[in-house]
Formats: sequence, structure tokens, C-alpha cells
Amino acid sequence: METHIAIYISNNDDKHKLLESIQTKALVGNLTNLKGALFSEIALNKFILEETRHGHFDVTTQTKNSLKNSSQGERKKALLNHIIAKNPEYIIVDNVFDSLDVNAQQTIQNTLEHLSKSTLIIQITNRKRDLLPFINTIYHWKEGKLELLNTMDVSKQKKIFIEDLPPPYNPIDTNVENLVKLNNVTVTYGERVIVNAICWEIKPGEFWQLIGPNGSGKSTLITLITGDNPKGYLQDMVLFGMQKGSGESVWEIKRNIGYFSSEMLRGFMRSDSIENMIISGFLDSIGLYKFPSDRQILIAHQWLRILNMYEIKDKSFQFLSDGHKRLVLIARAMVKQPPLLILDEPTNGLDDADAEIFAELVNKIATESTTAILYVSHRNEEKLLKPDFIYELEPEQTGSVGKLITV
Ligand SMILES: Nc1ncnc2c1ncn2[C@@H]1O[C@H](COP(=O)(O)OP(=O)(O)OP(=O)(O)O)[C@@H](O)[C@H]1O
Repeated sequence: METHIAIYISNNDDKHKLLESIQTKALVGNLTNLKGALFSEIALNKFILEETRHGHFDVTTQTKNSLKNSSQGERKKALLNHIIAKNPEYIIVDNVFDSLDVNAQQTIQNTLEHLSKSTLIIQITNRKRDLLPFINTIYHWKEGKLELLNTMDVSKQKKIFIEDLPPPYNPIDTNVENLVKLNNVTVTYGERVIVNAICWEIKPGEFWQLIGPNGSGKSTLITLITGDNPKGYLQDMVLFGMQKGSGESVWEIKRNIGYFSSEMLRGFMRSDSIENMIISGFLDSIGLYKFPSDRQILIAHQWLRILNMYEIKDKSFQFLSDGHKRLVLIARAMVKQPPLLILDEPTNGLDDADAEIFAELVNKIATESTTAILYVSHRNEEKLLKPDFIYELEPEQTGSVGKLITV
């Protein structure tokens, strides 16, 4: 049997450098003459870029959609099939379970377990619970070298956000019974019904988690709520007191929403200061092009203190770890204290320690502010998060139906 290894990394580690060390610098033995494959978000992004540039699809998804138009889970499943078809001699498996629902996680685990009988598997992970069952040896990557790890226990974080949240900034009138009301909403793409007759209400201050298997339509519902989906125009929806199709602008909808998704990290590559990143949340810009008011600066400073980042506020945002970048982007989404904060797969790629810190901030916002939270996730962060309600999408032949679960 092959010796399969896992390398445990934190969000502070440079994953590209680690991959290079494995592939070309014999970090885990000489692999240069072996045919390798990379099962990772990094490989997927390359394929998506190729698709966009050259218009041909190397990786075929189950629905025959392009990768770009596929859901996160569909992309990952398609990539694994693509890799298997190439018969690699080793596979580097990076954050294997991110974006996958429970069934898909099991299927992919079984597939990898089967492959592990003939193919070397090198797992890179930042969550101890993701460790594949057939891994024989676990290392920690430290200062460019591998250190054997006997335990993957991660020390529990202390309660870290002790400062109070700032008072609301120009509170938007949320004197409405429902922030979001979907009434028999059905969305189809071509012949396919994606979601069917969805009835769902989100009231001010509620904390919701939206769950459902890959491809069940979670992102579709989110884009309807944020006003980004053209399919919204035919629907019976009331968003922040405005009936959809009554002449409301996308801006009028968006001013009520703070939004964060892991994918946003890719959009913020400029080297603005941490302080300016937070202030820019008032101005809905990336980067700061207008002078902020004293009050805006004051509120931003309060958020910096909450995050324990006041002392480093002038440093570049890019200097932060992935986990801390997320905290800053949540603060950025929250500075205006919008009626609704949407967190779309926010913990993707976070290590154990940062996932705990992140969840603590979300719970704090849920209990101390009037902002309602809509948290979209496959990852069962139930030990860390405390939503009031769960809305579950259940796929059926005629499109996904919705089910309300009270926690
Ligand atoms: N523009 C589009 N054209 C055609 N099909 C689409 C388009 N956008 C989404 N789909 C399909 O709609 C279905 C639902 O996608 P959606 O992204 O809403 O699912 P999801 O629940 O968010 O999935 P995941 O958890 O995997 O991200 C998928 O099968 C997807 O391929």
C-alpha cells in the first residue's frame, strides 16, 4: 500500500510555494518523473480562465454547463472526473471538502479512497475534521520544512471580540414586516427548473442559514435577493418593502445589503490600508476616492478596535492572513449596519483557528446588532454558529423545494 500523507497548513502559509515545493523540490520525495494532478480551487480557476479566453471546455460538468455557469460543487465533481480520466500517478488534494454538500463529500471521499489503492495521495488541509481516513502520516509545514505532527488538536481561541459594536450609521428604515418575501418563486434555466414555488420570509434581525446540496439553487436565491439575477423580474417578491418590478432600482435594493463571499477575496488585490478597506464600505468602492467624514472614520476605528487591528490599521490589507482579510471584509460590509448581511460560503478555505474567530464575529453581529444575517453554507459549522432558523433546499425532479427548519 502507498504511504499517503497530509500536510496541515494555516491561512498564513503560502500555498503556491508549498505546491511548488511538492511538485518540483522533492518536499515529499522526488515526484518530478511522475505524472501528477492537482485537485484544487487553484486548478479550477485556471480551467475557468482558459474557458473564458479560448471558449473551449476541457472539463465537462454533469449538466454540460460551462464551469463558469456551474455551481461550486458541480465544478469540483467535474474536476475530479477529469483528473481520474488522465490516470495520474499522484494527486495533490487541496481543501477537498470545501463547497461540497454532505453526500458529495462522501462520494468524493469514497472515490479518493478507491484511488488511494493505486495512486499516491498528498492531502493539503487546514481543517482537522477533513483528514481523509486512509492518510498514514500527517505533517505540519513550517518554515519550508515538514514536521511530523502527532496530534491535530488546535488550541481553542479565547473570546476575542470584547469591544461593543458601534451604533448604527444613518439607519435605513426597516420598518417593514419582512426584509425579504419570496412568494411562489420559480426559476428555470432553459428546460431545467432550478427552484420551484419557493415561499420564504426573512424578518428584521433574524439569523438564517441557507443550506442545500450542490446545485440545489442556493446561489440562485441569493442573486434574486441581491437584485443580480435577471430572472427576478418575473417573480412575486417584496425586497425591503419594495415589490419587485415596481420601478425599484438595483441600487435601492443593494443599499440594504452587506455582502461577503469567499470569492470576493480575489477581487481585492490592491494594496489599500486596512483602515481604508473598512472606510470604503461607506462609499461602496474598492479603494478610497472620496474624503470620508469624521463620523465614518470614527465608526471605522471602532470596528478596527473590535477586530483588534487598530494598531495595524495603516498596514496593507494584503499583509493580512486570509482569515483576517475576511474579518476586515465583514466589517466593511457592516459599517453601514445594513438591514441584511449576506455571508455566502464565508468559511471556505479557513483554517480551524480562523473559522472559530470568524464564527465568533458573526454570532456577535447576530446578537448585538439589528442586522439580519443570511448565512449560506454546506459546511456544518453548527458547533460554532447559532442561527435562529435554517432554510433547506431539497432537490426534486421538478426543481428544488424549500423547507423551514427551526433550530
Ligand atoms: N446562468 C446559468 N445558466 C444555466 N444554468 C445555470 C446558470 N446559473 C446556474 N445554473 C445552474 O443552476 C443550478 C443551481 O445553481 P446554484 O449555483 O444556484 O446552486 P448552489 O446550490 O449554489 O450550488 P453549490 O452549492 O454547488 O454552489 C446548477 O445546476 C447550475 O449549473
